[in-house]
Amino acid sequence: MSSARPIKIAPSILAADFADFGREIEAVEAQGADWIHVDVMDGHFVPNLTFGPAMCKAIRPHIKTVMDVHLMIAPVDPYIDAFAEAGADIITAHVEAGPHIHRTLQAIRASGAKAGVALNPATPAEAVEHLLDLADLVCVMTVNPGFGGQSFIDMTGKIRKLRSMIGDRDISIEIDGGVDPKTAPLVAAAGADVLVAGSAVFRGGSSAQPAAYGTNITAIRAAAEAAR
Ligand SMILES: O=C(CO)[C@@H](O)[C@H](O)COP(=O)(O)O
Repeated sequence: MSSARPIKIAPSILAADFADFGREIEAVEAQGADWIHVDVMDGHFVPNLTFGPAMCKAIRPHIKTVMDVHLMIAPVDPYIDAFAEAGADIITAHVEAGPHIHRTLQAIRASGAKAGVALNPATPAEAVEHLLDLADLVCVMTVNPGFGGQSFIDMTGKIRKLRSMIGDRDISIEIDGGVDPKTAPLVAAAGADVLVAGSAVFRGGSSAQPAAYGTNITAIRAAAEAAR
């Protein structure tokens, strides 16, 4: 059975114009984005490099919704306070990023941010079973993290298992990777409520001509809601 939590669309700015983040964020929020997803990559935990806390601090004044920071880095703990001070509302760390994920989630909550825990496609749902009292969000990767524009990997069995494990707890299930109007119904029907989408939101538009962002967000949201 799927969740009744409202569907939220979280555009990943990895697919936005890197020379124009402020206006891109304002445009995509004006077109219906619920959260702004920021992919932090370290060239070690994942084979790509992106943003740090200074970039998060620079874009924070442009975000009126929620800054959802996804840390694809190892180690994580030394950087939590810097991302919280940069204005992250949610900080998500990977369960695979180190041996002390309980400590990491406690440190995220102590920083004042909400705590998320992410699972790579190869990691089973059971890896977060004993973390649920420390988490506000579970992020199910539907690509191997590191790059935008990859093909969706079907994780619907894992999403169903997580939704059942979560039960009545106030925890979002976020899906990240290859989300578009074709894949959104699969994950929404399985129990996801937050859909990260990069390419499928930013394609066809720009901050100067943002109507396509609205069309894209509406198409993903409508497909997800219809599947519940
Ligand atoms: O974290 C990641 C990739 O590691 C994602 O957030 C992608 O940025 C999503 O991009 P699309 O698959 O939607 O293009």
